[in-house]
Amino acid sequence: MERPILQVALDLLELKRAIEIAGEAIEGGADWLEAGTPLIKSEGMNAIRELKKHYRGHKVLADMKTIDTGAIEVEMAAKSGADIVIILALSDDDTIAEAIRAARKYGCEVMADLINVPDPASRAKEVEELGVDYLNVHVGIDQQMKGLDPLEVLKDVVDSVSIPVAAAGGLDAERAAACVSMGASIVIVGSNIVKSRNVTESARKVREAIDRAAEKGGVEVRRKSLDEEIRELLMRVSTPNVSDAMHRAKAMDGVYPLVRGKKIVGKAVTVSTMDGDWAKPVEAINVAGEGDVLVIKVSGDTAAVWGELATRSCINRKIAGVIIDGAVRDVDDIRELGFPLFARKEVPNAGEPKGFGEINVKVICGGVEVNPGDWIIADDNGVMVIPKRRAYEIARRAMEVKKSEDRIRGEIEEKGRTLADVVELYKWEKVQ
Ligand SMILES: O=C(CO)[C@H](O)[C@H](O)COP(=O)(O)O
Repeated sequence: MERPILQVALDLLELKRAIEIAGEAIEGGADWLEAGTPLIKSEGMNAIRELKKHYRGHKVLADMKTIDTGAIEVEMAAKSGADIVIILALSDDDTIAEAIRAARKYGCEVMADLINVPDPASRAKEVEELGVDYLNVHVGIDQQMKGLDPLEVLKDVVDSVSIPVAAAGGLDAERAAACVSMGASIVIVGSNIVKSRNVTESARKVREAIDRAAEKGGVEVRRKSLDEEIRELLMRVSTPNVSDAMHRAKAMDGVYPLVRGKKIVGKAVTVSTMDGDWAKPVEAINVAGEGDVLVIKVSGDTAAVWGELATRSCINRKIAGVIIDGAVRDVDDIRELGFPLFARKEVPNAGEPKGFGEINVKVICGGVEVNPGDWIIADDNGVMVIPKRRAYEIARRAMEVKKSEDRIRGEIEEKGRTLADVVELYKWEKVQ
C-alpha cells in the first residue's frame, strides 16, 4: 500500500494560530494543510496565501465547501495559492463541472466532499465521471456529535471509484488507521490534532498509526456501546465543559458536594419523596444498578432522608453517587467513606420511613428537570443534567470544548500569553 497522506484541517478562527499550529503538525508528520472553512470565513483568502507562503513544500487545500458558483470560488482559491479546492458533492452537476473547468485553467485540483449526500457511493461515481480528482467521505462536526461515522460508508465508496478517497470526521489515530485499512489514501484530521495541547505529538501518533496500517494492510476497530462511549467521554470532561457544550446551561441550584473532590457520572434513577420520608430513597438503592446515580427530590429539608447506612448500601451496589434536593445526615461518616454525595442541607435528625412518593418519575431537582435515564455529571462545580436523547451529542461536544481549552491552556502556560490574546477577544466583541 502507498504511504497514506495525512491532511491536517486547520479549523481555527485566528490565522496567527493556524500558521503556528500548521508548523507544529508538519513537525509531527503532516503532509497536506487544509485551510478549514471556519478559518476561510474568518480570514478570507489571506488564510490560503499565508499558509502557502509559510509552507511551500506542502499542498494547501482550501475547504471552500462550495455549493454554487463553482468557477468563481475555485478561481479565487487557486489564485491565492490553493493546490486543491474542496467543493460539495451535493452541488448541482453544473457547479461541479464549472469548478473543474476553473481548476484546470488555474492549475489546481478539486476534491468533492460527500458530506450529507444521501447515497455516497453512487454520487461518488457520478462526480468521478464529472472529473473531480479526489473524494472525501466526510461526517461533519455536528453529525459526529450524533454518532455518525465515516467508516460506515468508506468501504462502499472506495470500492465504487478509482480516484483517491479521503476520509474525515472526528478521526483519531486508531480510526485514521482503520480508514487506511479500508482503502482511504488520505486521512483528514482536525480537532484531534489542532486542538491538542501537543500538536506535534498528536500528529506523530496519527502518522505512525496510518503508516503501520498501510504496512500491515488491516486493523480491527471495535465500536463500543453508546452507553460505554457516553460514560467514557463524560469521565474525561468537567461540568463546566458540559455547561459550555449546552450553551452555558445551568447546574442544579443549591445542591452542593458534601464530599469534595469526587466526580459522579451515570444514568439517573429518580425519586420523589416527602420531607424526612426516607422509604423511597432507600428502596431506590435496590432499583438502581451499577454505575447509576440516585437523584432524589424531597418536598422540604427539615429532616434527613439519607445517612450513613444508606450510603454503605449504595457502595455495596456500586452506585456511582447520590444527588439530593433535600437534607442528609451522618455527613462525617459519609466523608470518611469517600462516597460522592450532593445535597441541599445537613441536619442531625432523620424523618420516618412512611413510603410516600415514587421511584423513576420526572422530578425537578435543584430547579432542573430530571427524567429516569438522563445522564448526570457532578463535580466540585455542581450538578449538570443531560437529557438522555442528547447524551451522546453533548458528551462529544463537551469533549470538543475540553480539547479547545487544553490547547488554549497550553498557549497561556507555555507561551506566556493571556486568554484575551489567544482568542483575540477584542476582535470578536459584538459590533454595536
Ligand atoms: O470540514 C470539517 C468540518 O466540516 C473538518 O475540517 C473535518 O471534519 C475534519 O475535522 P475533525 O477531525 O475535527 O472532524
